[in-house]
Formats: sequence, structure tokens, C-alpha cells
Amino acid sequence: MPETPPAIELVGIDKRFGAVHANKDIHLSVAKGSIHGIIGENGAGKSTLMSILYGFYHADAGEIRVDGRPTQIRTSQDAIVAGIGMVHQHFMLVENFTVLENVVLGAEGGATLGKGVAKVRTALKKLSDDYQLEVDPDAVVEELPVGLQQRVEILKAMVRGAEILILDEPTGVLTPAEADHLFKVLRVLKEQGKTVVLITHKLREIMAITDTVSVMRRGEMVATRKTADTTVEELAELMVGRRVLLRVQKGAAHPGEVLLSVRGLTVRDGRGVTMVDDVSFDVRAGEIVGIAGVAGNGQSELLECIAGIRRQSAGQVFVAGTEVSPKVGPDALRRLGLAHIPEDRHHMGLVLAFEEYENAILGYHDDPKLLKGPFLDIDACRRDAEEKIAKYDIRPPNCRLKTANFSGGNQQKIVVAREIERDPKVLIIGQPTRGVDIGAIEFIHRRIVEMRDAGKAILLVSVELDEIRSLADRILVMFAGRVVGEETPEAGEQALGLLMAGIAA
Ligand SMILES: Nc1ncnc2c1ncn2[C@@H]1O[C@H](COP(=O)(O)OP(=O)(O)OP(=O)(O)O)[C@@H](O)[C@H]1O
Repeated sequence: MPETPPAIELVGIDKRFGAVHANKDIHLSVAKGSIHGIIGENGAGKSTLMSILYGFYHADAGEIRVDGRPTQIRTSQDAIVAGIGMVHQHFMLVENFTVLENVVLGAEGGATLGKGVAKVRTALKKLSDDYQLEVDPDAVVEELPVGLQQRVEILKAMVRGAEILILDEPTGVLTPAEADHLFKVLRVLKEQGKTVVLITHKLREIMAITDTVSVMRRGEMVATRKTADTTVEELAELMVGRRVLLRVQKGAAHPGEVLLSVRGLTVRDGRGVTMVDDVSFDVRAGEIVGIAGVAGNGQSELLECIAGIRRQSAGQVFVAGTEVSPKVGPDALRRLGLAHIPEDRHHMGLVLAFEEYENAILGYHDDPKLLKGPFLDIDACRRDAEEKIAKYDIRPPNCRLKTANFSGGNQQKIVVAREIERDPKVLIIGQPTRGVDIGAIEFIHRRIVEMRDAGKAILLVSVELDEIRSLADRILVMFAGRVVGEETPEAGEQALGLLMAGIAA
């Protein structure tokens, strides 16, 4: 019997962006009916490679073969015709359309009216059942939780006949339960003979779900392993080129005076729904207080309120003993010594159209060190940015590059460096390592612990329970807007999980 050709074969793919050599002579073979993981440091070139495969970018050299046939992929339409579907990190859905409308939109054959729509509805129902996607075709997308929106993206690809599905960091935005469901869907896809390419920073996911894993480093494909034959430690080392500490090292905390105090804080969203409900806690100098919880239980609103981005409807916030009026904005808070690493770097942390050095000082442009008379000293700003680039290993090391052209993880490092290096008294942090590779996670975690040991008060929100447990000295669990329990980091995952699910101990 003739051997089945690989679902995808990349032969000598090469791509440069100016001075950045993003993909260097890449060879990759993805077996049909397998789940193939791709891992690599931030900026290693993973998204670029997948964008070439999906027709967003054109390779400077090399060939793409699909099912053994050389295939020209010049646009995403070519990719769809070749049977390739993609689920992006940032979904590409029309939010006020229904699921069905989103799936119909742009579907091949222009099925926009009457019978066409009825056909898509039937196809959607079948695919939804076959792959356990469980999505209501008439639900409006913006009213669906993130996990379901992602399933709509998968459905969209499947309706267009995808045989190969590429997912770029699909679990970054999911709750643990949603991630579990996604993996179930991917396994069903595989059982049905589909091929899945999964880009992720989470080695646990690689070990749990992939058959094969390829590692990229600095634009090159450095290794491919059968998942069963490798370990997390080996993969970490292959990615970063050195051994990585997979655990945070920290001594006991020595809490001092209270630097952040929250009393009876209540926050309502734009529709008047109570998101934070009568929350009180203190964070002392020299301690890290973690807030655990499933995304959407008020943690984001709590952080935004303390950071001066949202107003409370009741309650008080004190920073270093001074009561912060609800009218005080982020600038005045910065002057009180509060720094904020926001959860969503795109909406709140960065202006993507700015050059890197402009973002590196965003919000701090009244720092006397950066001024010459009343004006910004551009040379001083660039020097300041370059120091941070070196210290945080931000790549490429070019402070004049537009921020949009840095990879996701490097953008995150730009925000983290800016906020930590201003030496604040109180640091509030949301999802510090979202989209960040393990080498950089190790570095960011170490800096957070150093900040604690230097006497800063740190409030950390993360949906990664591992991250909370390894960094926090005390853990508050939020559910439905309330703090429902306090635990030590020694508390088991199960005990925390129950609290997070709203089941009191
Ligand atoms: N449009 C572009 N213009 C200039 N440089 C770019 C562009 N897109 C990507 N790059 C650069 O190419 C390199 C590879 O980026 P890519 O996004 O592929 O990395 P990645 O491995 O996906 O990283 P991450 O894990 O952080 O998402 C980076 O140095 C990035 O700055």
C-alpha cells in the first residue's frame, strides 16, 4: 500500500522582515491525522510560519506541500481551498452577528439567502454534534463566553471543509474547564482523521494532547520529537537553549506595614450589574497576595478599579495610607507609587502604533529623568528603553521598531519592564505571563519575587492556578464578585478549585 503523504510539508521556508530573519530554512512535516505541537520562545517565528501557511505572509523562499502536492498559498482563500483552517489568538468574528451569520459570512458558494442558509444550518448542526462543539446557531456572538466564541471559529473552519486546523495559543483566553473541552474537541477531530497544528507556550498541554512536537528557536526549527519520547525538561531546554527552572524559588515573606487597603469595594459594570461585591483586604509591604478565580468573577474589574480605570460605586481604596478618591485617575495613582500591569496589553498596556521606546515610557513622561526643560529628552527616553530591552531580553533589540511588529510575548515584556522598573511601592498585576515563553516566565517571576523582597506590596491576579500558587504568599479566591475564601499556597489544587467553583469549604 502506498504510504500516506504528510498532511503538510514545509520545505526550506524562509522569511525576513527587514533585518529580522523570522524563519530560516524551515523544514517541517505534519502527519495526517495527528496533533502536532509547535513551541518556541517569544519571537521564535511560530506565528510567522503559520501565517505563511495560511496565506497572510508570503515566504521569500521555500515550498508548501499539502497531502504531498506542491501548493501555492497566496491568500487565506487559497489556504481554505487547500483544506487549511485557522483559529487565531484574536478571534475574527462579527460580534453582533449570530453564530449562523458568522459561519455563512464569506462562506464559499455565497450561501447568503434562503436555501443556502438552511443548508449551512444543517451542516452546522451536524458538525456541532459530530465534534461535541455544542453551539446554538442563533446565539449572538458577543453574548457567548470566550470558549464558545472559539468554538464558532472552529465551526467556521470545519464548514469550509478544513482537513487541517491550525490553532495559535488557543487556551490563553480560556478557563480550565473550557480548555478541557477544547482538548476533547481536538481529540475527536483527530479520531475523524483531521490534522491539528497547535501552537502553545504551555508544555503541560503539549504533553497532554500532542503526538509530535517541534521546537523553534530564533527563527530555526531546532528539533522534532515524538511526545511520548520527551519530557517537559527536555522541551524547555530545547526552546531556550539552557536549563530552565520550572519552579519559582522564594523564601518566606516578611510582611510589613499595609500599603494597599481595600474596604467594602463594590464595582458595577456599564449595565449596572455588580461585578465586585463588598470586597475588603489588605496587602502589606513585602508580600504577594494572589487572587485566584475563574475568569469573569470580578477580578478584572477589581484590578481596574484599584488602578483608577473604573470607578467604584461604594467602598474605599487606600494607597500607602492615603485614601484614593474615585475621581483620581491612573496618573495621580502613579505619583502615589502604584504601578499597574494590565491584563490586556493591547487594550490598556500599549499603543501598538507607537515605537517601542514611546511605549516604554507611556504614563511616565513626566519623570524628570526623561525631561530636558519642559520637553521630553528623546535621547534619554531611548537610552531608558534600551536598558530595559537589554535587561528583559526584549527581541528584536530595537527601540525604534513599531510595537505592533514585536511578537506577543515581547510586547508583554515591554509592559512588565515599564511598570516594574519604575520602582513603585504597590504593584498590581494582571496575568503577568500571558503569552510569554517559559524562559521569560522564569525571569518575570524572579523579578516579582525580588520586588516583594525589596518591600513592595504586590497584588497578583492570574487565571493560572500554578502561577498563583507558586508566587503568592496568601491566596484570596474570588467567586461571583466576592472574596469567598483565603488560603495559603500550600492549599491543594482541589481545595482551591472548589472555592473557585463557588463551593464553600
Ligand atoms: N510584520 C512584521 N514586521 C516586522 N517584524 C515582524 C513582523 N511580524 C513578525 N515580526 C518579527 O518576526 C519575529 C518572529 O515573530 P513571531 O510573531 O513569528 O514569533 P512567535 O514565535 O510567534 O512569538 P510569540 O510566542 O511571542 O507569539 C519577531 O522578531 C517579530 O518581531
